[in-house]
Amino acid sequence: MALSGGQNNRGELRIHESLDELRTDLADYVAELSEASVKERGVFAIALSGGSLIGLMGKLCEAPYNKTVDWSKWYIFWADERVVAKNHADSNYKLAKDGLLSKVPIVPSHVHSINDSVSAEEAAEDYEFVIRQLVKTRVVSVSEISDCPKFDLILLGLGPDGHVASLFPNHSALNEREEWVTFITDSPKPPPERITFTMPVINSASNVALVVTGDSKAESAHLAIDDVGPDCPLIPARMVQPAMGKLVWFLDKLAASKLEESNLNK
Ligand SMILES: O=C1O[C@H](COP(=O)(O)O)[C@@H](O)[C@H](O)[C@H]1O
Repeated sequence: MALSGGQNNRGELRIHESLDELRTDLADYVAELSEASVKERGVFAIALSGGSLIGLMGKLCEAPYNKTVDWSKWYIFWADERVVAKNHADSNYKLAKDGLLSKVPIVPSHVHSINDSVSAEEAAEDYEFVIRQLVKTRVVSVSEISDCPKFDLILLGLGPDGHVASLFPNHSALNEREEWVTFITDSPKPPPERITFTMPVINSASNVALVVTGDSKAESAHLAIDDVGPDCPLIPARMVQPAMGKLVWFLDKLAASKLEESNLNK
C-alpha cells in the first residue's frame, strides 16, 4: 500500500512509509505483471538491474509469491551488467542469482546473462544478438513504433548522480539510438567496463519501474520527477519515458523527501 503519491506526467508515484511496505508493493506489482503477461503472451520477459534493487525484490522468494508466480514462464535479462566474471562480487548476475534466481524455480536456459569471457564491446554485441534471436521467436515482443525489443518489464535503480542501468550523465552512451545494447569502458562508478540497454530499448518496454530508496537519491529523484525548469541538469532518469508503456516509481520516504509538495499528496 503506497503511503502517498499519484499519477503525474512522469508516471505513477508510489511513495512508501517503510522499506517493508515498498518490498511488498514491489512484489505484488511484479507478480501481477507476470500473471498478465503469461496470460496474454505465454511468457514474461523481465530485465533486471543490479544494486539495491535485488534486495528490495526479496519478497518474491517468499510465500505466497514463491508458489503463485509461474516461474517456468520467466525469461530473465539484465538492463545493465558489469563486464566481470559471473562469480565476481561486482557481477549483477551473481547478485541476482544469490538473492533471487537461486531461490525460485526459474528454468536455467531462460536466464540470459552476458558472455563474461570477452571484451565489453563484444559482450554488448553478443547480448544484442541473443536478444535479436529471442525477438524473432517472440519470447521478447517487438515495439510497434520502433524496431526495438519490447520487454514486459524493465526494473531500474537510480544512482545518486541520476544514472539508470549504466547510462551515466553526460556520457555518449546516453545518446546511442541505433544499438539495442551498448558498452562503456569508463564508468564513473566502478567497475569501469559495463554493457547497458540503450535509452530507446528502455523506452520501448511495456512497463518500466524505477525503484529508489534512501536520502542519497532524493536530489536525483527530484530532478527526475518534479517539474524542474530548463536550467536544471537533464539527468538520465528523466529521459526514461516509455513511449507506449507505463512508468511506475517505487520510492521510500527518504528518496521522496525532496519532491515537490504537489507530488506528495495526490
Ligand atoms: O552500478 C549500478 O548502479 C545502479 C544503482 O545502484 P543502487 O545500488 O544505487 O541502487 C544500478 O541500478 C545498476 O544496475 C548498477 O549496475
